Amino acid sequence: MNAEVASVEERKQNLKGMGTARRRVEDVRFVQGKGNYVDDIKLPGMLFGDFVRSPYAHARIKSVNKEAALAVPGVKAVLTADDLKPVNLAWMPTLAGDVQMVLADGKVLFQGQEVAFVVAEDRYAASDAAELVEVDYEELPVLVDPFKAMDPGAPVLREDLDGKTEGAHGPRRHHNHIFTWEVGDKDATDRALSEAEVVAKELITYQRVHPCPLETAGCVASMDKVNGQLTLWGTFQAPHAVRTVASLISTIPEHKIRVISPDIGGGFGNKVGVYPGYICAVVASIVLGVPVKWIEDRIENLQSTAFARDYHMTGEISATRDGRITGLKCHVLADHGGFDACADPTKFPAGFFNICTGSYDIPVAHVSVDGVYTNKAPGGVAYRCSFRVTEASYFIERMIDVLARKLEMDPAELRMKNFIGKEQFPYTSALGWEYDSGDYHTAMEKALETVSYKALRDEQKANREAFARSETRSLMGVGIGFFTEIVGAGPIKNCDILGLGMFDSCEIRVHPTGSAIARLGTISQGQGHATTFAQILASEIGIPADQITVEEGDTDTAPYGLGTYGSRSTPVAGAATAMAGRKIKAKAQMIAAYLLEVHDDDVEFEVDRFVVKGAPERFKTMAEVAFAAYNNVPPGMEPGLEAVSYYDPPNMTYPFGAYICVVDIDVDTGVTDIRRFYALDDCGTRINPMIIEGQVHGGLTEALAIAMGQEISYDEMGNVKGASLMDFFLPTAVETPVWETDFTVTPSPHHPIGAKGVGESPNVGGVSAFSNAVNDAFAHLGLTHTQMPHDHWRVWKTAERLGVTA
Ligand code: PCD
Ligand SMILES: [Cu+]
Repeated sequence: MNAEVASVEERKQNLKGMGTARRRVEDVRFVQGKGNYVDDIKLPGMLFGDFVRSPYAHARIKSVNKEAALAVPGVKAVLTADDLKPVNLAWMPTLAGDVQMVLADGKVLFQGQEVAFVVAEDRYAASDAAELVEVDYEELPVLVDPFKAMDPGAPVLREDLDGKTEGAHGPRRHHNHIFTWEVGDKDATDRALSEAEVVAKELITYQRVHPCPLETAGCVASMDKVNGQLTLWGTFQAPHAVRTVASLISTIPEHKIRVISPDIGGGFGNKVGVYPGYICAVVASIVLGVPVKWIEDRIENLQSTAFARDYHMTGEISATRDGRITGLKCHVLADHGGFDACADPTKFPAGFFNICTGSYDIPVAHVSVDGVYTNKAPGGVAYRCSFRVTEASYFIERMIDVLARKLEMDPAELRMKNFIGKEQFPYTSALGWEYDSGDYHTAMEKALETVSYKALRDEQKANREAFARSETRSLMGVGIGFFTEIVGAGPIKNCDILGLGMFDSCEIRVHPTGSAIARLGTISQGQGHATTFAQILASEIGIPADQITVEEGDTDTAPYGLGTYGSRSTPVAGAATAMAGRKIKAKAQMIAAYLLEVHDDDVEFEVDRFVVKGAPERFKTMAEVAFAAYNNVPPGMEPGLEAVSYYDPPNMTYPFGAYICVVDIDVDTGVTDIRRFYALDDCGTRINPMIIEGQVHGGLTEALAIAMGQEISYDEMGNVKGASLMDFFLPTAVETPVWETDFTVTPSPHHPIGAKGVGESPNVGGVSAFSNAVNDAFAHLGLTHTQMPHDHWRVWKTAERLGVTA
């Protein structure tokens, strides 16, 4: 392109800015096998660690004998809780204000819990030796059912909390009680329910699942004793927070710790938490003076790192006869496992579950959540949805369908009738959130029209009649999931983790030849930040995206940020990127005006240059300005072209969407065929439509997995049933239907570029659409609710219970 003569349109295209389906720059590296994951890091003299894990869900540890393990050739050390006590690291703080054993201290609380850490010259020696560590366990009564956790005679799990009646989130009223969290107006809600014409009630369980990223969790710790410098590479979704926490608990000064997240093979929330493996690798490196690597295997990942969900939600929703919702009540029993290791903003022990009024204008609501301990793995972090938003969305979208059934009303009609109107935004919900923007009716109408909803219902009616006449053994279901998400934590005034305010950051340096580097406090795990953040900047400062490097994940170079989860990168770091870009542009404008010998206000920005107003032939391109920044700036101005922005968002963003799923169920086998899945997303301004589509495909596939098959279940002894990919359902191309995607654009009014997050949305909206479709297939037989996952067996059991199997 000849920049001198190119048209505005050509120059715009050349930038590959916002709105362009720019190809992912990361993929050149990935498709050639040149990614750099933590397990690719190999350092001279590096040792390998492996865990001895508890086979029991609840047991006292009477003794640990390391002798045989230490005799294995190549074994350098075996660490137990007693070795960690002198350095005060036998227990670690969790992100939820609880404490967690790093290595079993006197007892174990879940199957797979870390008991000892064996360090050896290679992985094989370490795992051989791990098998030779002799642990003498005394089994204790196991608590698996959260509904029995607060029984008077329930086993005491956390002896360390003995007599503690105050927890991190208020009073505890039982030895297995963690917290009670309440929001909303209880009296007004009870009144609405008791005075209502119609009330629907249901227990809705969102089963325990696991994000199961392709790459498991791991790290390499390297303590340089001469310089007192600790370097930690790892699968961290929040590297700066890891550095701060590492400094606080190790007492190594923070400037002597460097945390690096290299390429990450999928995070999905699994890599937000802090795991015993990280601490053990650090301690081992300090003790042994050489680098130590720890990488978990698949079974360890599924068994012991952060699970998601495990919410048991009892709901009551009230309405008038003609379908106006008058109130909503929800009680949640939250199973947190042996330690409370959720990662929620400090003031929100149940995350943003109070988004559970969804997309509806519900006048009064009340939510209470009880967190309890059980003999299961800790976590509750996330899985393509942090902060309990997908639980909330699943809850309300199921409740709406349950109510529709009771009212004998079409579920689409009931939704349309109760949506928050476009003119009501910004809208304050009964449970306290201020929704920034939305246009639900338009999105829903577009969705219903695209799938020919009316025709689908007619077809379903005919199918049911044919089924009744025994002409078919298949039942058709149509499921709607209309969701409102809340993403982009944020505001520091509401959200902090361990006291760290949830802002995010971007620092930009423009080089003399007009290319640039941008560094952010977030970290991509596959989302494509290197592609998309460069696009934001290209549009803001007029430098082609191809000439902008985006770097994340190294705490020595990146500005402090809170990391990537909860779809916060676009709402928070994306905003910081635009704001830092605007600082660059403001300085560049002064330089351009100076070069053009006109007043600052007499030039205007046009795609990639500053043009003198009224004299389009007189301009300076951004590249020219960049060069001048290093040799010819206005008198008194500092040279250089750099800027940094720390962005504290004024509010969260509220993406939404309308999803519709059509299924055909063979009642004699339970086999459920996904005939069609349509997903309309509104994430405000779209940065890269192709990346958004990829995000939606990925998220829908995970939603399919959760709704139709995934579960981390336990038997009554607390054994994890099926913690391998033999049993844990990961959909392949075979099970995955064709995804139809669509969009509307309702920008966020407070975000500098109007963008909202999208990464989590397809999970939030998808799960309920699948589940509603399965429930809908049996609705005419009187079914109101059947629990997920809707695997073939469970679906068949439902059909059998309803008396329609052969
Ligand atoms: N409007 C808009 C929005 C967005 N975008 C794009 O898209 C993506 C995404 O974004 P977001 O939404 O903001 O988000 P982030 O923050 O970045 O990320 C996060 C998310 O992301 C998702 N996705 C994904 N992908 C991949 N590949 N991998 C992974 O791992 C993952 N993960 C998941 C999850 S789970 Mo959590 O953690 O649960 O909380 S949360 C999450 C990026 O690239 C961006 O740029 C665009 O374009 N536009
Ligand atoms: Cu979420």
